[in-house]
Amino acid sequence: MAGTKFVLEGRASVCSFVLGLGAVCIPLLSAAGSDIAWVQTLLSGIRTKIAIAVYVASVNGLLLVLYKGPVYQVAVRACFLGFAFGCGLLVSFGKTSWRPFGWYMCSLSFFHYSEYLVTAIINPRSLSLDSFLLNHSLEYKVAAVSSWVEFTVEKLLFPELKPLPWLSALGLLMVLVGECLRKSAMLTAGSNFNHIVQNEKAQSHVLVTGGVYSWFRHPSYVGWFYWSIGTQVLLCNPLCVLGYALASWRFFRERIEEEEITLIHFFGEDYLEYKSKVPTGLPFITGIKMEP
Ligand SMILES: C[S@@+](CC[C@H](N)C(=O)[O-])C[C@H]1O[C@@H](n2cnc3c(N)ncnc32)[C@H](O)[C@@H]1O
Repeated sequence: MAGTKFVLEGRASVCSFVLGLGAVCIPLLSAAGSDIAWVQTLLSGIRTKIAIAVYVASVNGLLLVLYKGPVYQVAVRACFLGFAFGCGLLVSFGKTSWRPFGWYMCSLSFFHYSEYLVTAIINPRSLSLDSFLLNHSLEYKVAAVSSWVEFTVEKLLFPELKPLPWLSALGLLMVLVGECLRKSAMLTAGSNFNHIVQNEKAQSHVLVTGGVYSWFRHPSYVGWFYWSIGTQVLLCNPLCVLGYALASWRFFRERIEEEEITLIHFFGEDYLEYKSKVPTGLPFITGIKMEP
């Protein structure tokens, strides 16, 4: 059953992501042979825009024919994320001052798609539309929109400060390191990893202490923490760097405490011993305090 789920939904997501990403080929083809600043040409060319709209509509039609019901719901989300990743690539390699925003689009769309894909690989039983983490929380959506507004407003008011290539490069590095750490944690924990903190111990649930879990007790949260701040460093958004750092620090402090109560309940002395040897990995977060 679990394997079937991966074959159907995981495979559908890969095909759909690639189909969405395929939209990138249209402006690339129409720009071939042109000697003008190519990305400006591609993004402003009306024929290219019409071609992209026709492509997106045709792909959606194809997905409707290929997939039904819940699998179509997966496909359409993966296709949208592939499309967003492709648009991000075009903007990133363009010669406009929006380049950092292109890298940001790639980071965000890749993060959400890969959350689904890796869950399909490691824990297909828990796979659902929520595995894309697209409807994470209202706060998450507000944070995303705030960062787009800050980037645009500051770009209009202080164009000389955006982009700062060295700062954007540092942000991109944080995003890449954070993403790798998070996905390494998911792959290391395997079926023990669940986007929803489990309150009841499954029979198959074992304590993971190896790999990245021997560096930090909460490596996927460490990765997500630095990834989220990295997206704002990349955009050179000073207000959102501070806001994201504070909000995600508070979020993970509470989440770690709640999670460790359940882990102590599940694994008792084994978890306490692990906790005494390995740090959480997040600055100034020590985890649940034990009564002496
Ligand atoms: C979203 S995952 C986060 C895992 C971990 N906190 C991290 O940051 O990598 C939450 C699930 O992982 C499980 N979990 C957390 N640490 C674990 C460990 N060391 N071994 C096994 N399961 C763990 C929890 O029971 C929970 O259901």
